[in-house]
Amino acid sequence: EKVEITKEQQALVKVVVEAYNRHQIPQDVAKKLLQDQYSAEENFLLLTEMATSQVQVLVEFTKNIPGFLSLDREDQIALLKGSAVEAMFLRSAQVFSKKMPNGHTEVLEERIRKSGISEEFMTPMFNFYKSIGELHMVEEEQALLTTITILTPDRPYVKDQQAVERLQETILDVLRKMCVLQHPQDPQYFARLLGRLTELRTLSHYHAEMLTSWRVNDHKFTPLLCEIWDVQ
Ligand SMILES: CC(C)c1onc(-c2c(Cl)cccc2Cl)c1COc1ccc2cc(-c3cccc(C(=O)O)c3)sc2c1
Repeated sequence: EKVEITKEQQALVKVVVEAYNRHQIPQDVAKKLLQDQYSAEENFLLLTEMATSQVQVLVEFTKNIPGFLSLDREDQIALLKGSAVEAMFLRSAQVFSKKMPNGHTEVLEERIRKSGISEEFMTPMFNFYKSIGELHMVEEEQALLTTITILTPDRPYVKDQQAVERLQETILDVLRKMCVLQHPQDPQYFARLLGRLTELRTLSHYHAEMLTSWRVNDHKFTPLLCEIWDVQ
């Protein structure tokens, strides 16, 4: 049957993509990645600053997701806490895959590889970055996939899961249609996008262990990261 994106779905995508593009890490913060200190401590501090800035960007972005602010306030917090790491894996993956012009890609990889993260997490992490890069997602797909990740109903402590599910379904439906229209030669493309969400869940579990090993080595996080990751 003919797949068609309705007028209201087009409006929804426009709102989400504009918000996604508007809320980015400020360039002066991102540029810090290029400064020349490369000690493990310096890398950890820089990545902490990037993550903190990214969480602030994420909070602002979620306010523009249609329906998000009508959710129960505590559920809004539960969704943010539950999806922050996954949204940041997606964001940092986009930095790798879009081959940032000013050499951020190599520098970011270098800093992540030398920031006290144990070897066992490097392989799944960089496999994920590679698998995202291979999808060559357009910005609408990136924005909608991040939104779908945020609107995951079964995060811990979410009370009204149905309300979140309804919002997520709306986004899933328009992303599915867009994938069919954008990738007619690859009917599996939408399924492959959703497969990345499963990979994100696994990475999120690895990340909890990364946090523990950093803390054991007495690494300090910012108050915002402590709050969103329930540490310290
Ligand atoms: C606290 C810190 C040590 C940490 O703990 N776990 C992780 C993590 C790591 Cl390692 C990997 C994945 C996810 C997480 Cl959460 C991190 C660092 O997380 C981040 C989070 C977002 C971004 C965005 C960037 C970025 C660069 C250039 C340009 C742009 C841009 O948006 O233009 C963004 S770098 C960056 C680093």
